[in-house]
Amino acid sequence: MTASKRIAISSDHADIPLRQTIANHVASQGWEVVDIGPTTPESTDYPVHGKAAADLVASGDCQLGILLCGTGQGIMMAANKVPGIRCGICSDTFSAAMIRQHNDANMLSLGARVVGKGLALAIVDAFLNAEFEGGRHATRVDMIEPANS
Ligand SMILES: O=C(CO)[C@H](O)[C@H](O)COP(=O)(O)O
Repeated sequence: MTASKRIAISSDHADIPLRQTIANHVASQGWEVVDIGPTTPESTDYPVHGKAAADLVASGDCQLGILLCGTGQGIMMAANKVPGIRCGICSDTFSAAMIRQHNDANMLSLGARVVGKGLALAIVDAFLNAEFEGGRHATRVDMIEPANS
């Protein structure tokens, strides 16, 4: 295990068991998982958890991040407010690979009330196993940052 394989994982209360399943799955693939919770099922606020995980990725402490909330939408919106974060929401494996290959996404968001466990794990695998293609896509990704637009 190397420092280059650290991944932040967070969620709101929508499906903590699914988040823990994903964390275990990712850890079994050699990633050092920084699971920043929450651990109890009380209702909580997705912007807090999205920003906390995004900060770990934006700072370089973690290379990638995975987020979950009920739809995946709100926590993705919160993460994408952090400069340097490119978080995509996926409900299919094709999109999960493409957000890495073309968009150099550094975070994946999942809708815990949208996808089941099997699909969620397949989406995570597609995201983690894909690589950014660079080239014309790098030019476009550079244009996303407000300072470059
Ligand atoms: O999907 C979400 C945000 O995009 C949240 O998980 C959802 O809004 C939480 O709803 P509730 O408080 O009714 O459990």
